[in-house]
Amino acid sequence: MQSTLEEVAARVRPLVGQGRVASYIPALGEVPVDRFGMAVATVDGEVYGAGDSGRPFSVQSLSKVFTLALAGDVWDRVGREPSTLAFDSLAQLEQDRGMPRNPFLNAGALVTTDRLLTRTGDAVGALRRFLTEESGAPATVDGAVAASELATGHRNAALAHLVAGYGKLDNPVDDVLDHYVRGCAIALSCADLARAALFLARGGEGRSGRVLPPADVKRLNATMLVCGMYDGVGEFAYRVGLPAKSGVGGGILAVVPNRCVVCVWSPGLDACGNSVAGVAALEAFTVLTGWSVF
Ligand SMILES: NC(=O)CC[C@H](N)C(=O)O
Repeated sequence: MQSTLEEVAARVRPLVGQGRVASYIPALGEVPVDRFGMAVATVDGEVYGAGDSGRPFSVQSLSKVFTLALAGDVWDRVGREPSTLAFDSLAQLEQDRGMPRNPFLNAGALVTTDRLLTRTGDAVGALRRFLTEESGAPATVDGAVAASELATGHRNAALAHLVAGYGKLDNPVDDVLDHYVRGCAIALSCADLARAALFLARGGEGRSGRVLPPADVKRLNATMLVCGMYDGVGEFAYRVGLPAKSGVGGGILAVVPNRCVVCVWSPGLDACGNSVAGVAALEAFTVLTGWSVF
């Protein structure tokens, strides 16, 4: 596995630095575009890494996977169909009459964050506790990234108000936004994230016990497969063939059921907000190993 990761890193090196960092969140715009890290956590507990696999980065939308896992039943308020417009599209939400199309769009994650807030009283606290326990590393919120997004996140505020206008939030809009943004601003490394997501490859069994029943893990992985890469999901399924979730910090989490979780990070993004080198690395990984869900 270690030599496979080294080979993947060598193959994608020419792509590292391509794409654009997510400068719409000013603090993320300062991250050097030429970083690349990759880690694999296997179901039997081994962790392999290449490049910057131990360097924390902003998890951003990778948090949406964990929020969904912890929020309980959300399907009365959010769909599970792929989107055709951008992850922060107001038009998509309006077209869907306030029922976000899936839990990985920003609007959908505001709904799942609201549920988690109702369920626990502290959504970001629940996320941090879970991530810390499962990864073994302290999951802390990067205050500068959170403040930067809160100060400039007018689209998310608009989405939250629109969802609330459709009667689909139980908590005050500002509380939901605050928990959502701080959850996105958690910083962890590829190795930490691959460990924390292992329950997705192990039928719901986490490091400190059962996280979800196997049937719910099947559903979560299926939702990632069709919605996790936003409007780039078809191209990603074709090239990689794994359930995955991307974030604008440049991270991608991918699940190989019953084998491993792969986390890759490189901050240069394509037009859909997915890491250019990250997608290429996962493609190379599945080609070299022959692993996919197909
Ligand atoms: N795709 C993403 O990672 C988006 C997350 C980011 N915090 C936002 O709301 O815009």
